[in-house]
Amino acid sequence: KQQAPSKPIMTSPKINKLDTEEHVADALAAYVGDLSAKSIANHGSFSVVLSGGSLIDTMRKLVQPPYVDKIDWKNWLIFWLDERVVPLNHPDSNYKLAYDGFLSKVPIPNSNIYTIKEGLSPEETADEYEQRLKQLVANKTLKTSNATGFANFDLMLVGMGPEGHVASLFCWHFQRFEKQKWVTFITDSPKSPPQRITFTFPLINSASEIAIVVTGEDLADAVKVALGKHANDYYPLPVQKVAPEGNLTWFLDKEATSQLN
Ligand SMILES: O=C(O)[C@H](O)[C@@H](O)[C@H](O)[C@H](O)COP(=O)(O)O
Repeated sequence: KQQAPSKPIMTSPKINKLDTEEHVADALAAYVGDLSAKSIANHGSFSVVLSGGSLIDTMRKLVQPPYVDKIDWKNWLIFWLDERVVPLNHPDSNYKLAYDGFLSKVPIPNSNIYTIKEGLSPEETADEYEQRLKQLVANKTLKTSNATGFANFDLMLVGMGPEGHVASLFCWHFQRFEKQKWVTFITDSPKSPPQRITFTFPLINSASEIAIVVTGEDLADAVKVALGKHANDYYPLPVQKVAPEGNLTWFLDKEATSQLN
């Protein structure tokens, strides 16, 4: 008798409900520090994908003792889940936000920081970033997902907007349905500024670890839709499409879970 093909094993997300934003920052630093040590022991590097927004501030404990002194920063590789198509020194740049709050405070080599190329159109910026990721996979700087053939990042740190967007993948925008491209672009982002590039869901979901970091009351409605008892997949919020082949961990504070029963 023929056997049914085995289904991929989807591990259910780990949901950390913490009291305050300060507790989220502590738990996030412990989680990232632990993953950094494991990844570097396992394959010599730690590829980390950053979001913009409040995430960088919530990462603040990593640049303080004990983490700042313990982490093997020289083996970190930094990428962006989404980036605004503006010069790197522009106030809207996610690179500038990360540099000011995080990267300028730790000794990650400049050559390990993969910023967008300046001066291109949004489409060209996305294509150029995708090509660079493919080269890094080809020269084995980045791993490949055996399941999908997309790059397999060690960790993606994901923030969420009040209507459930992640990266620059928004509810009523087609980019969220992209299947082939690794990186795509948007020129009418509902969150300012309008021109951005963004990782696509197939690339996001090829990661080993994803942390969704959500704090504050304005995100409580989206958390209720994503994690509450009425959550369904009929027209899922972008955040509900985050389903990595590796592990998914939510970090939430009390305000963000205030609408959950
Ligand atoms: O470039 C961006 O705007 C971000 O990458 C975006 O996806 C962000 O992570 C969310 O909008 C959450 O932002 P907050 O954490 O500030 O709510």
